[in-house]
Amino acid sequence: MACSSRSLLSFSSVRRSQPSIPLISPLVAQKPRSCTLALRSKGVSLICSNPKKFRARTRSSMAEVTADNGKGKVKVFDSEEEVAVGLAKYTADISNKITNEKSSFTVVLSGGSLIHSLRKLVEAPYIDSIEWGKWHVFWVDERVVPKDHVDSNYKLAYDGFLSKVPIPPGQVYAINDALSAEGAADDYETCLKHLVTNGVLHVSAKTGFPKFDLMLLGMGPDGHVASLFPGHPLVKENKKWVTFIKDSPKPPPERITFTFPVINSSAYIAMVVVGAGKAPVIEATLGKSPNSEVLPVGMVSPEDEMTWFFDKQAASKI
Ligand SMILES: O=C1O[C@H](COP(=O)(O)O)[C@@H](O)[C@H](O)[C@H]1O
Repeated sequence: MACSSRSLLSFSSVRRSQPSIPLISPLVAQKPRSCTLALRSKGVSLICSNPKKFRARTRSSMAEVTADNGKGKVKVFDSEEEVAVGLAKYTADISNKITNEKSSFTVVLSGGSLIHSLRKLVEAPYIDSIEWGKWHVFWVDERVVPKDHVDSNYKLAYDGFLSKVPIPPGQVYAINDALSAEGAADDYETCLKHLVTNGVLHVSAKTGFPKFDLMLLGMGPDGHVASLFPGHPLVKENKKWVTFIKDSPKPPPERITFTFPVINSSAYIAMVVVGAGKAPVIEATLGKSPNSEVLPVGMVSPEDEMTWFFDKQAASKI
């Protein structure tokens, strides 16, 4: 296979036996706080049905509110810790839904802070509720550096997530780090095409681009997603599946990235944004008067469902 799915040689040492699926999904088992939220920009505020009573009964439960603002579901949590729990529940729930229907579950990761926010997924009860054997893992973007380099998105994900779960090594698709940026992008696209041919990956009937089941993405403080940066011509790429950049404004400069047609052909996307430093971009994207310049994060629009995960700080201006 053209892409380098051979990279997890040491992975077998951490493989676990296949966990059973619980009768009740973690999402169903968790008692939700009965709240409705409409974003302030829509002129409606947070309403909770007897939140004091609820808090007294479930002291460890999350203070989570969910709304739909026309650009997807917006989940706001009290803290980053609670974002991580919410993200684990969401991911486990979608994994269970898809693996009940299909033999493969195609998941795309970003680098950056997203990986830290995935930490609860490798803990009970979530880790034991997931059919890891059906997971196929990809990267929405990768830095053109060796896989053991501190800047590698693969290394970040391996150390923080992949080394802790029993995904078969041949189903983890890292880039070929022996190639140039151009070569690695072409190689990764060829890899995706092979996976379409052998039925692991499906193509969107609407767009003809690959349709991944789930993308777990983060956003930079400038509004970039993947390695698609504000004002960069790559944002408009509409033919390639995977492309490369040699002048990334954020180091390292050489990277490969999925293009917007691929990102937006996904079934589900979770956009995970935490911290006050990202609040202005969230305001510019989801607030009352969105910026006239649409930032890359504002161009994300999957085929089936978009869900935003914020802590209070990131959502403080909407
Ligand atoms: O360089 C990158 O940055 C973004 C955002 O990272 P964050 O640490 O601000 O969350 C990340 O999504 C992307 O994958 C990565 O290559």
